[in-house]
Amino acid sequence: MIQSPFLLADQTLFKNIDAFEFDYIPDQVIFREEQISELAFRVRPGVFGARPASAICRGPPGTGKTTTVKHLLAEIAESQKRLVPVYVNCQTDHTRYAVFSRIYRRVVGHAPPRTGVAATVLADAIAASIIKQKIVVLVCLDDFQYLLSEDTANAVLYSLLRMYLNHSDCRVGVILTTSEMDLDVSRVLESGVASSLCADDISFPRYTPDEIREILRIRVREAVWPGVISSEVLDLIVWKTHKAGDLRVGLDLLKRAVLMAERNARSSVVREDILLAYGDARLITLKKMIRVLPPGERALLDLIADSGGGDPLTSGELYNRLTDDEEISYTTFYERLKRLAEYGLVNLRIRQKKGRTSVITPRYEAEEIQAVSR
Ligand SMILES: Nc1ncnc2c1ncn2[C@@H]1O[C@H](COP(=O)(O)OP(=O)(O)OP(=O)(O)O)[C@@H](O)[C@H]1O
Repeated sequence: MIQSPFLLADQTLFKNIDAFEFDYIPDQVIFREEQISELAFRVRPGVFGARPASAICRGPPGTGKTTTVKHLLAEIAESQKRLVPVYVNCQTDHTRYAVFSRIYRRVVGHAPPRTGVAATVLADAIAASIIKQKIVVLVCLDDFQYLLSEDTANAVLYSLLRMYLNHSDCRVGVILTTSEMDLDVSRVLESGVASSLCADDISFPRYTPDEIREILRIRVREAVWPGVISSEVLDLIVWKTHKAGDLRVGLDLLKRAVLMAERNARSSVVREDILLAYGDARLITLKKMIRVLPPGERALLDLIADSGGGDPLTSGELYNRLTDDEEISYTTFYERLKRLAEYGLVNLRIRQKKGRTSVITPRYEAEEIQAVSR
């Protein structure tokens, strides 16, 4: 480690601290080439004036859905005049009016009147503008699950899809992204809306440790000066990120650890910085996961967390505890359990000799789950 006793106030280890921010769009989106080309294939008709096919990007939090889609939209915006991309973050724009205001601004070119205009009026104005400008619009509804309350999703999609049904020269394509584990479009949307949407799934699996390492290595090169993060420290961060399953944990760890090194007037990060920073970073994943977990899985997670502290639970014991409160088949219970393990929320060790009996250990304490649920 290089010791620097005087890291002056105007000196910093960061070359570009923004490269550790979650909304930073890297120059390269690596390991998502397949997904980008699948998306491009669906969007491509829009370049020639036809209606783009719809798609749903699915995958656990922090698997690059937003980054991939934003990258594609930026490329379209730079290279195409006829195809106009609109990005909507449904976590912030989660009402029908907010979604259509966002689309209106991009398509019409200025903000809509602030009050007294119904979302349907905005939708009609958008359709008229699309026809007049002879453009095709591609709307990405990112984190689509935030529209599912109060039936906003049906209303938004109905209006968007109806534009095309009402005027065949009004062409609008839709890309949805979601980290909702079980989102079944045919169940949550009205049948007419789901069948007009006719969207194909594009899957975003978790990154492998090697992939995480390469993505973080490139990010480190952009964000800090050489020598600040050693290869050994990066390995530790990769391991923690892999365990948490969300790239954001790695980015957050890196940022906190470098700030810690700076505060202690060191010119490189040491293992202790990472271990201290990890306590906060791992809860980021938990918070994200908790928000999108279906009620059945959430109840099971709470039960497992409440049972922590004693001997490890077996799946049979857990099933018996669960059936005290809920009537549920062993198969459904076990599917839920497997999903919790898949999303990194519990550890599951299968006892080979006893069929589907597994030993379960919680990865988060009940207090941590409560803290991030508030
Ligand atoms: N392939 C990649 N290359 C470079 N950076 C990536 C890649 N995938 C993800 N990231 C980074 O990881 C972070 C999380 O990615 P992103 O927001 O795209 O995930 P997401 O799947 O949309 O998550 P959520 O479902 O929670 O919205 C971002 O900061 C992003 O820059």
